Amino acid sequence: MSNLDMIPTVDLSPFFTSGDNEGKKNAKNLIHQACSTYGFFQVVNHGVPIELMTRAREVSKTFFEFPDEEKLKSSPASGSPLPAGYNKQPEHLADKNEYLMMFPPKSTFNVLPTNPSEFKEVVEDLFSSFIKTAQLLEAIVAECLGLPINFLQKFNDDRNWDLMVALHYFQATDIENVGNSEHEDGNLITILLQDEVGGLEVRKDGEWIPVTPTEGTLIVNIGDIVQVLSNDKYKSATHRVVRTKGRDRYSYAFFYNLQPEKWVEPLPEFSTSIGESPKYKRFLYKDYQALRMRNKTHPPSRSEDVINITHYSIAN
Ligand SMILES: O=C(O)CCC(=O)C(=O)O
Ligand SMILES: [Fe+2]
Repeated sequence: MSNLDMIPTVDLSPFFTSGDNEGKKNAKNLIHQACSTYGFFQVVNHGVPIELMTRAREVSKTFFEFPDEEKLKSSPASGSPLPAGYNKQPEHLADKNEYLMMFPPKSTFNVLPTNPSEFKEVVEDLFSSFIKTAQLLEAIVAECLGLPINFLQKFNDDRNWDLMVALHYFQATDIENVGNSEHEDGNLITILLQDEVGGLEVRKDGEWIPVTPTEGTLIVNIGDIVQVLSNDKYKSATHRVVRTKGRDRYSYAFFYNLQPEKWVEPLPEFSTSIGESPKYKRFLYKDYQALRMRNKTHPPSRSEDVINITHYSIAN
């Protein structure tokens, strides 16, 4: 099997009809396998209309091609818990991208561009559509873990903290090509929509595997919360984006997220109840978010000092 074949593509259509238990079983087997090994898979027939995906890519490209003066009209408002609106990565970071962050459609923190005029409607539709796909994935992941189908839905029951980011990666130069440095996502489940340029890579067994773009496909990765709840049964995917010479890249990342006041710890089902030690200390999600934010605002000089979920690891 070549590396390119290693990231499974899962057909979610069986979950949109009653019956087809065989199809559901096959899909769950693939997802279980992917989540147990490296936390990454792709999905087709995921419920997000292909036409909406295409329009979303178009409006994002149009927006990011505007001069800074226009983009800065969507600068974040003060008082927002996260900088919803237009941002460019600070110079001190190796990551070379600009992005537009948004909370769910009705959030008063959102600062969405009025130009192009269809931007708001398209991204709000995309956001709502991603939520539905994430809810389906959450139920599938719960079942794959052997939990009640609505377990994660109950745990993660506040939809005010989901985030979507439209990203624009600049072209690589002769000397630098970092788009998004190696990381894991801190949330539960991430859904990615990438364009045809490529550059997204996932790490498996110390090797970087490119996630080759395929029209109509969405990429799913497991985040730190699921890794902790499952006591490492499911892996939070390590991934990065490498920029391409001569090509700008556009993507959307949707973070299905937990509310900040929630406590997170390994579930007894995966630890004490089965005679295994919990691999993580209990933590408040907002504390972890603050530490991750500090990595960005005050990046440590050594990459090994960046705080990630191992900060809460219990040494055995
Ligand atoms: O742009 C992408 O494809 C990935 C973005 C990503 O990993 C992130 O924003 O956490
Ligand atoms: Fe990520």
